[in-house]
Amino acid sequence: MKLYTAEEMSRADGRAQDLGIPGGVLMERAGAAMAQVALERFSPNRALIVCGGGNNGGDGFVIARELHRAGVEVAVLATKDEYGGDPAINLEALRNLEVRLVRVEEVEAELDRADLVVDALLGTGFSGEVREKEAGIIEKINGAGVSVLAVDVPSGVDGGTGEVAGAAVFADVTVCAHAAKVGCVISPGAEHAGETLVVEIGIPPEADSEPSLLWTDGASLRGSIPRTSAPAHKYSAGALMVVAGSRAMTGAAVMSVRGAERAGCGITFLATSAGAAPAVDIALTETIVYGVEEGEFGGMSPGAADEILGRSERATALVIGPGIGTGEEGRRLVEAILAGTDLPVLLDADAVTSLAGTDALARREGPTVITPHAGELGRLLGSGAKEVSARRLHSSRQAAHDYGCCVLLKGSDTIVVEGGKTSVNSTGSVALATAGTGDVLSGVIGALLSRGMQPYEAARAGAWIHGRAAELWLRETGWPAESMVATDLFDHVPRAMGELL
Ligand SMILES: NC(=O)C1=CN([C@@H]2O[C@H](COP(=O)(O)OP(=O)(O)OC[C@H]3O[C@@H](n4cnc5c(N)ncnc54)[C@H](O)[C@@H]3O)[C@@H](O)[C@H]2O)[C@@H](O)CC1
Ligand SMILES: Nc1ncnc2c1ncn2[C@@H]1O[C@H](COP(=O)(O)OP(=O)(O)O)[C@@H](O)[C@H]1O
Ligand SMILES: [K+]
Repeated sequence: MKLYTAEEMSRADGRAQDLGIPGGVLMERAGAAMAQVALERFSPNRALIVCGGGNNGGDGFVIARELHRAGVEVAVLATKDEYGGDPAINLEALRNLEVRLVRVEEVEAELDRADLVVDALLGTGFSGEVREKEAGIIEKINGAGVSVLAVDVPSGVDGGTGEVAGAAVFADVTVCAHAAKVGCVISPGAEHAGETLVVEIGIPPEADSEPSLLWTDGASLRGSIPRTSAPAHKYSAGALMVVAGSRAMTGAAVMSVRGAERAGCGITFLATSAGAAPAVDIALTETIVYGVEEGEFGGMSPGAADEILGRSERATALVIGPGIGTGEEGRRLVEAILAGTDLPVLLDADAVTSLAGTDALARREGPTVITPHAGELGRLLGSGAKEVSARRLHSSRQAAHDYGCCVLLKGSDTIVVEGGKTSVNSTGSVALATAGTGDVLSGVIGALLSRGMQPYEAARAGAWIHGRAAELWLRETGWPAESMVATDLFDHVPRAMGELL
C-alpha cells in the first residue's frame, strides 16, 4: 500500500492532468469505484450522500448518481450554494435525474431513514478545525448509528497527519483514491477511518512521486533480516546485553530477553538488581544473568554502571530500560552507561522517562533507538501524553530531530522516524494492548541491532515482526484478542520473522 499526504496526492492529481487526463475523468473513476464498494459492502436501500464544497463533494455527487443507477433510493445534501467545475457538472446531472436534494435542516430526518451515509463533506483539502456548520452535520452523522462510508478521508481528520482538532466523522470504511491517506493510518485519524481501502482512479505511475512516509509491509522488509552464516559462533550471531528489571518488575526483564532470543541473538546477558536476579535466573535458562549492586526501591544502583559496562565487553548491542524504575538512581545509571559505550543502544520505557530534562540523548553519538509510548515521549519532550497522542507524527519527528536518534512511537499505530525518514507499521492488533508486549518489542529490536541491522531498519523490522506475531497468535488460537498475554508472543516471533527471510 502506498501512503500519500494531502500535498503528495494533489501533486499526483496535478501531474495526471498535465499529462492530459481530465480532472473530471479522475473524479468519475473515483466516484464509480467508491459506489461499487458501497454496494458490495453495505447493500444499501436508502443512502444519504453528504457533499461538501470541494472535489470530495464532487466525488460524492458521482457516488450518488451511481447508487441511483443501481436502484438505491438516494438523498443528497450539497452544502454549498454555488458549485463550479467538475462538481457543478456532476451536481447538474443529479438535478437532471431528479435525484432528491435535501437541505441541512432535513439531515436528521434523512438519517433516520437511511441505512448508509456517504461522507463526502471534507477531503484532503481540509486541515485544522471544522467550521460550525460542518461540525453540526458531522455530529448528526456520528449520532445517527448508521453505517458510514467516508470518501478519501473521514471529514474532520487531517489527511496529512491523522490529527483531529474538533468534530470528525467516525466511518466504518474509508475508501481512498489512488493511495491511502496518511491520516487514515495514524491515530486518532485511524480510529475515525475504520477499515481503509484504496481504489484506482486512473492516475498513471508517471504522475507519482516518492512518498514521504513509508508503509512498512512485509515486502518492504523481505531479505533485510541478517542471517547467521558459517563459520559462526554464538558471539558472531549477535550478543545482546539487556539492562532491565528490579525487585518489583522481574517480568519486564524476562520478556525483553526472551523476545531477543527468539529474534535470533546468539547470546544474551542480563544485568538486573541483585534482589531480582535469583527469580529471573530461573526463568532464563539460556541467559547469563548478572545480579548487580542494588539501590533504592530494589532497582539497580548508579554504582553498577561500571560493572555493567565491563560485562558488556563482548556485547554487540544493549537494551536498557524495561522495569528499571524511574527514580533518580535509574537516571544516573542510564546516563553513566550511555556515556560509557558507543555500541548500538535501545532505550525503552523507564530509561526514556528518566532522560527527560537531560542532554544525555542529544550528546550521544553511538547508534540509538528510543521506543517510548505516548506517555514516555510526552515526559521526554515535556509536552505530555495528551499532546503526543493528538499529534503523533509531529511529536515523533520532533523527538527524532531534537535528540538526533531513531524514534519508535508505540501505540495503536507504530511510527518510526530517523532523520528525514518516516514509516508507519502495517501489522499489529488490539491484542497487543496488554502489559509486557512493549518489553518483548524492545528485545526483538535489540536482537536485530545486535546482529548488525541499522537502527531505522531494525526498528521497522522489529515492529513488523512483533505485530505480525500477534496476528499469527490470533489466527492460530482463534481466541479473543483480549485474552492474549505478552508471553504468547514468544512462540510466534520466529514464525513472523520467518516470513521476512
Ligand atoms: N487526484 C485527486 O486528487 C482527486 C481527488 N479527488 C477528491 O478531491 C479531494 C480534494 O479536493 P479539494 O482540494 O477540493 O478538497 P476538499 O474536497 O476537501 O475541499 C475543501 C472543502 O472544505 C472546505 N473547508 C476547508 N476548511 C474547512 C473548515 N475548517 N471547516 C469547514 N470547511 C472547510 C472548503 O471550503 C472546501 O469546500 C480529495 O479528498 C478527493 O476526495 C477526486 O475528485 C478524484 C481525483
Ligand atoms: N490497540 C493497539 N493496537 C495495536 N498495537 C498496540 C495497541 N496497543 C498497544 N499496542 C502495542 O503494544 C505494545 C505495548 O507496549 P508498551 O506500551 O510499552 O507496554 P508495556 O510497557 O506493558 O510492555 C506496543 O508495541 C504497542 O505499539
Ligand atoms: K470525506
